[in-house]
Amino acid sequence: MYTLNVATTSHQYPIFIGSNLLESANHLLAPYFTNKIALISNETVAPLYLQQWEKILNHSGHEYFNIILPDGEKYKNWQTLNLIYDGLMQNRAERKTTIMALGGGVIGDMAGFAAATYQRGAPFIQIPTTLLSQVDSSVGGKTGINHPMGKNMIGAFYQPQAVFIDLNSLHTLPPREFSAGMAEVIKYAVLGDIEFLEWLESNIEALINQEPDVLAHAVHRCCQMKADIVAADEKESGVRALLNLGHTFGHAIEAEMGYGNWLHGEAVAAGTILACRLSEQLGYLHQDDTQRLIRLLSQVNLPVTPPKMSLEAWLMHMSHDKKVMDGNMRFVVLKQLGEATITDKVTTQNLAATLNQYIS
Ligand SMILES: NC(=O)c1ccc[n+]([C@@H]2O[C@H](COP(=O)([O-])OP(=O)(O)OC[C@H]3O[C@@H](n4cnc5c(N)ncnc54)[C@H](O)[C@@H]3O)[C@@H](O)[C@H]2O)c1
Ligand SMILES: O=C(O)C(=O)C[C@@H](O)[C@H](O)[C@H](O)COP(=O)(O)O
Ligand SMILES: [Zn+2]
Repeated sequence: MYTLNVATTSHQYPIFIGSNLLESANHLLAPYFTNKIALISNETVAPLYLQQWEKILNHSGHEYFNIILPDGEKYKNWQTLNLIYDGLMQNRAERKTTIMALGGGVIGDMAGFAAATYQRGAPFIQIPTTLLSQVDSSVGGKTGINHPMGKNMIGAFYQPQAVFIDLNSLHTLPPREFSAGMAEVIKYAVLGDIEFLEWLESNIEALINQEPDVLAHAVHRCCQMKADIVAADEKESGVRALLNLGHTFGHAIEAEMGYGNWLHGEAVAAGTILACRLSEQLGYLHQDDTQRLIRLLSQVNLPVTPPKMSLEAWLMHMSHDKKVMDGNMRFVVLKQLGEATITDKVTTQNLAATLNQYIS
C-alpha cells in the first residue's frame, strides 16, 4: 500500500492507494468518518460496491444513508446536483455529515461540489472507482458541473478529507473506460516526466492487463505528480494549468458532440495530439514526437484524431475555456515530450493550420 500526502494551502489530506484496500477501510478512514455519512453513488456503481461500504459503516457503527444518481456525463448538471441536495435535506444531513463519493469522476465532481456548497461546506471523502478518477479527478479539489455551453463551468475548488483508492475496483471497469483513464495517465508523463513516458511505453501491455505492481506504480506516479502540482498552485494561477494539456481541444469536442458521446479521456487523447500539432506549429515539437505519442495512445485504443466540427464551433468552445485571460486564449503546448508550458502566443493562423483537417 502507498500513502501520499497532499499539502495545499487550504488543507492537507492523505491519498491511500492499494489492492484489497477495502479490508483496511475502517482503520484508514476512521479519523475522517463523522457521526453521519452520506454515500453518493450511481445506478451502475452502487450495485457493485455500495453493499461493501454499507458493511464497513455498519461494522464501525456509523449512521449512513444513500443517494443514488443516474449514470453518465450527460447528468453532470444542475438537475442531478439538486437530487444530491434533496437527499441531504430529506435525510437531515448536518454541516458535519461526511459526503462520500463512490464512483468515477462524474460522481466525484458532483458530490464534491455538493459538499463545497451544502451548508457552505461539509466534509467529503473521495472513493474513486475508475482509472481516470483514481489518477486524476479525485485529487486536487476541482469540483463542479457542466453547462450546456462548456465543461465544468460551474464549480468550486474544495479539497477532500481523504482519497481512498482501491485498485481492485478496476476489475469491473469496462475496457473503454480503462482506456479513457489511460489518456490522463499518458498526459501526466507527457506534460512533466519523460522517464515515466518511457516506462509506460515499456509496460503498456502489463498495464492494460492490470498487473498489480505495474498498475499501482502508474496510479501512484500520477497521484504524486498531481499532489506536487496542486500543492504548488491549488487554484490554478500558474503551474496547475499544465494539467489542462489537451483539454482546450478536448472540452470543445465533449461539448460539441454532446456530453457523454465522447468520453472525457477520449476527447483528451485526441486533444493531446492537437496540442502536439500546435506545438509543432510553434516550432517546439518534432513530428516524430507526435507520432511516438500517437503510437502509445493507439496501443490503448484511444482516438488520435478529433471529429470534424465547424471552425465556429471549435472557436466558440475554446473561447469559453477557463484559461482564457483578458479575452486571450491560452494553450498548453509541449516544448518537448515531458515538458509542457502555457502560451498566449497562438495566432489564428496557427489554430487554422492545426485544425485544418478537422473542420467541417
Ligand atoms: N476534478 C478533476 O480534477 C477532474 C479530472 C479529470 C476528469 N474530471 C471529470 O471526470 C469525469 C470523467 O470521469 P470518469 O472517466 O471516471 O467517468 P464516469 O464517472 O462517467 O465513469 C465512467 C463509467 O464507469 C462506470 N463505473 C465507475 N466505476 C466503475 C467500476 N469500478 N466498475 C464498472 N463501472 C464503473 C460509471 O458508472 C460510468 O458509467 C468528467 O466529467 C471529467 O470532466 C475531473
Ligand atoms: O486538476 C486539474 O487542474 C486538471 O486540469 C485536471 C483535468 O484532467 C480535469 O479534466 C479538469 O477537470 C479540467 O479542469 P477545467 O478547469 O479545465 O475544467
Ligand atoms: Zn481531464
